[in-house]
Amino acid sequence: MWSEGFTIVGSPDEHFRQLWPHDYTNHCDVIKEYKQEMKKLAGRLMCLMLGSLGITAKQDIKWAGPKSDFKEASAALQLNYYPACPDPDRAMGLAAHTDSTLLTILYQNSTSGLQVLKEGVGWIKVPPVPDGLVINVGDLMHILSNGSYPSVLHRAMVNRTRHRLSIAYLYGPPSSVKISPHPKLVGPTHPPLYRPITWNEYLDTKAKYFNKALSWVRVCVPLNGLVDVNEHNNSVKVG
Ligand SMILES: O=C(O)CCC(=O)C(=O)O
Ligand SMILES: [Fe+2]
Repeated sequence: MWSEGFTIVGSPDEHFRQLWPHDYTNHCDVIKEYKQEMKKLAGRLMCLMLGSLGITAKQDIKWAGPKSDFKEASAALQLNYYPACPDPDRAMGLAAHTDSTLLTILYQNSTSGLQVLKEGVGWIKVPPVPDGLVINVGDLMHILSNGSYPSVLHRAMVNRTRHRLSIAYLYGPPSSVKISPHPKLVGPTHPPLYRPITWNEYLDTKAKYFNKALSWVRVCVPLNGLVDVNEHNNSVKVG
């Protein structure tokens, strides 16, 4: 892979003290503020997306909390750097993968590189929009929505002359919460397609089975012919 990644789980203090021993507090403040804002946005997106399926966060999702702000949610920040690459056709920034999250909020700098797979069409470029963020649906949202919000297979390409940066806010449930197809979305004609699983359990499954992880969590064949995007033979990688 033609990239470098740095994952910040929890507070950035310790990581950044090591990187910039004499001047880390400013960097930490920026990251903390960014995470705070992303958490608010992610909570809002959760309410909107679930609302569109007839699920009210306040009543129907216990861990959303009394204010339905998903205060107990967990998150990590993934910083990606893709140096300019002399032979971009023979290198890949990040291999095709789905994220193991509920949602990922992605910032990209002004260099394009992100592509998503559109069923029946192929790889589509997602060029950066100034001040815009990309929202990727992750595997846990796929499970929670019983396949109504399919997770998106995506990859990052590299550029011959320009470097590229992206920041992925990886958003998921509290560690003790098991995610399963929401009861409001299942019934006699809509069986639950996935078994309950925590974020950590899912990350372990992903590490073992890569893009087949969602299929490993599946309990029965969909009646409506839905196919996991993960079942494509595109290769590996996290999220
Ligand atoms: O750099 C990008 O556009 C994609 C990053 C990504 O998919 C990830 O960090 O999971
Ligand atoms: Fe990703």
